[in-house]
Amino acid sequence: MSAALLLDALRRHDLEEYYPNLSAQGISKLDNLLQLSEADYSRLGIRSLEDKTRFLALTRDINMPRNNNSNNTSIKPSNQSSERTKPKTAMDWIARKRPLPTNGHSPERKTRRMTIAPQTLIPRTPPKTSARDRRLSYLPPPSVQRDMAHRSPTKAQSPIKPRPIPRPKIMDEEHIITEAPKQPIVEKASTRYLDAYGIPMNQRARPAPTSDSPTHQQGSLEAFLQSKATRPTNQNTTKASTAICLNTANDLNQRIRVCVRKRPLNKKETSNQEVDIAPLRGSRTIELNAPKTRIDLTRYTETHTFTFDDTFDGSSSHTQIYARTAQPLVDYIFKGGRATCFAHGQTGSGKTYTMLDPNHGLYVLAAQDIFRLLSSEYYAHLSASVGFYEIYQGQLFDLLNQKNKLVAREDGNGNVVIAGLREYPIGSVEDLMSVFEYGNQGRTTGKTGANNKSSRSHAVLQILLKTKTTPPKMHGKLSFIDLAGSERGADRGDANDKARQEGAEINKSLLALKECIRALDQNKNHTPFRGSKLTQVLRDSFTGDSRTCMIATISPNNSNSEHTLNTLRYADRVKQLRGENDPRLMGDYGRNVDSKEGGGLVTAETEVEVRDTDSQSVSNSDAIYENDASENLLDVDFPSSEVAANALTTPTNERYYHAISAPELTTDRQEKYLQRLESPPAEVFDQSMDDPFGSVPLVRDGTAGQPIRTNASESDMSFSTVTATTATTCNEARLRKFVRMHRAQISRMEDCIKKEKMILGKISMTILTESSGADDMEDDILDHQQLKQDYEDYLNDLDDILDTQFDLVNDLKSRIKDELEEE
Ligand SMILES: Nc1ncnc2c1ncn2[C@@H]1O[C@H](COP(=O)(O)OP(=O)(O)OP(=O)(O)O)[C@@H](O)[C@H]1O
Repeated sequence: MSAALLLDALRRHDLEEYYPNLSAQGISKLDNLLQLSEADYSRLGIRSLEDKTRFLALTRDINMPRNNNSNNTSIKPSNQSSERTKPKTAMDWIARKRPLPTNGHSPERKTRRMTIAPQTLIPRTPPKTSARDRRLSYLPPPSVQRDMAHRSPTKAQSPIKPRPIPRPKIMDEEHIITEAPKQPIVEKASTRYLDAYGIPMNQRARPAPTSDSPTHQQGSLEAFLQSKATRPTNQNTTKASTAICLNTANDLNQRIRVCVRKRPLNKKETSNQEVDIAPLRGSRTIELNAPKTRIDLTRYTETHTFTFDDTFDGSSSHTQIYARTAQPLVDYIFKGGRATCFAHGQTGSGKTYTMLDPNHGLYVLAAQDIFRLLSSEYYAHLSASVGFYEIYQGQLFDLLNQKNKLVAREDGNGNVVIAGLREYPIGSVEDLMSVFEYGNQGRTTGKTGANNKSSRSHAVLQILLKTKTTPPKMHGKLSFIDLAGSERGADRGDANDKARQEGAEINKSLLALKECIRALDQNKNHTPFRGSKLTQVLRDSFTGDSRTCMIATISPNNSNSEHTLNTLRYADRVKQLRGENDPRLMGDYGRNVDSKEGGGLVTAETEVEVRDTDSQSVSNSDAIYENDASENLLDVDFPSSEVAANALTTPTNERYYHAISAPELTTDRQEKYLQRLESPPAEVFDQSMDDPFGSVPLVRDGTAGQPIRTNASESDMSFSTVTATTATTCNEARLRKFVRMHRAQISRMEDCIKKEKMILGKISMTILTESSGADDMEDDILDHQQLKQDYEDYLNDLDDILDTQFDLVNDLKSRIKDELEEE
């Protein structure tokens, strides 16, 4: 009976979808709801403000004095009304339930809410046990609860004055104050603060919500929170901190989340008296105080500040990190989506520790939640299975089946199928852990300068939810990826050819991954999946209904400062473009699952539709490449390019010092750079600028007059030519579209060359000035130092420009492949 009352009450508040989760947590009575804390809401999967507000309204109703009830004769608790709606059995109930809402507003909701009679007759029994005793059994530690309470405002405005309901403190004001950026900020805080709708603050005037608007409740909550947050609690409270509090309302729902985890200093670093140079500033901002040496050997510190969705330091527990990273993804796959959580960072920074630690890795915590949900009646129709494979040197190996070679294919619906992958059905967390342990033994590792047991492959652990039908149908997929560590030439120590090749492959795939995520985050029309095997197999994790969480792991010690800066910049680039001009923020971005019935997965057709609006892509790309000029990501090795061969062994800045300190190399390198400026390498420029299909000569087939590709070897992301064996039968519209895109590419390439010419002119002027001045010895030394500094700046700028050009070429090549394959 009490369970029925609970269900009835939930239904009246349009919250019946949470019934399974509540019963899975042992909550079967209305009174139990009074004891729910903010953290419990999260555990129960109650994330949207709207639903939290409903829960609060429900608890208020439960608390309402009984005498109110007696005045209300409009409804009885009701055998009639609940009789009418109450299902006879759980299955009956499941069968009748409306499709799971996710983020959006169900149109039914509004209508139903308006016809709901006052819910004042729900019997209320005073709590018999203490709040503490009746908390949910599976709760995050107090620190997480505090953290989550801080991040998730829950108060709602109501004309009815509620009785005080015990609940945790909503905002930790002290915490808010410390979020204020510390002066001086040398670099940028690139991620703009977003409001509760994910829209940049001060960016877009929204019409004031009206009482009948579907967003009314959320809007008024926002206003309420804003007034609360801006109330002068302390004179140091800043606007930025207000923005951060507001932003927390739905930030776990973003399509891409980027978080940073900083590991503690290890024993070796402590004994070498290294210090932590990456302090956190609040819960989202991290500072990097990079030690630098000027040319005159004086030391200084360069401070860089970055803001991400979340930042965690060495004291953060796995559980805390899980709550803000993988947990929302678990909920998401139960709604029929696909999700990916991956760690990226320098070798030895804690990727494996975060993702796949055999005891506390995120996959273990996720599995606990997955099996808890699967044990509820609501999800009784689903089962879980696991697949575990590695991507090593561009090939796939099954870690659960004696490292058999696998092949990635795409089925008719655009889903990636790993042909031959053995999937093990699992029934418990322990099952998963033993399967993982077995597979992990086969993983390719090696020793690097930074890590004795460095992962040399990308490991992908997939947890699949399938229906128990015959044949089973895919319901949701969660992939945990432990990427191989990004590294530079210097990390490889005494690298042999194999290690170099591994490193090149790793860096290549990391670059491709970044490109895909960027494209995904921008809703770009073209996502360069073919950039590497890694992105190919993750293709369906990047399409319409996906959610992705990236955890950038960093080592905080001073000797790793360059690596750390690179990782933070990489992470920043992934997120940076979610800026004010990003058109996706203006619409219903990132809610694709909601818009499809039953959370349907993306189909090949939808992808084609997306691609068809190519003109938008051009303007989005403009935004990317403008920003790329300041990019210094990884020391990416570009195979098959002479320039890249140099880059293979020396990181960006080291390249300069190497050149300076080894006079015999200086001339050589200088010449090479100048040569490249005067006549850019054919494989980079000539092919893409003169002929969109590469340097392969075009011939006519003599019948339709269409160009035919002649044979050439294919290599992903390299600058070799593109394979094509069949005649290209373009229709005119597509051809025009491609030509438009190509023209835009050329214009961006020309911009790059303009920039190159500018910096070349600048350095030439410097040389001229230097040779005409300096009439005494001291001046000579000073000028020489200045020249060195200018030369360094020039090389770094040049490097950045070339990166942009490489990106452009890759993008074009990838589009070409798409075109040819679509033919
Ligand atoms: N947050 C952390 N707290 C405590 N120890 C950590 C943390 N992160 C990493 N470590 C320790 O640092 C060492 C290196 O971590 P790990 O192997 O996870 O690095 P990685 O980034 O996966 O390296 P690679 O890319 O080379 O595989 C391990 O001994 C691990 O236990």
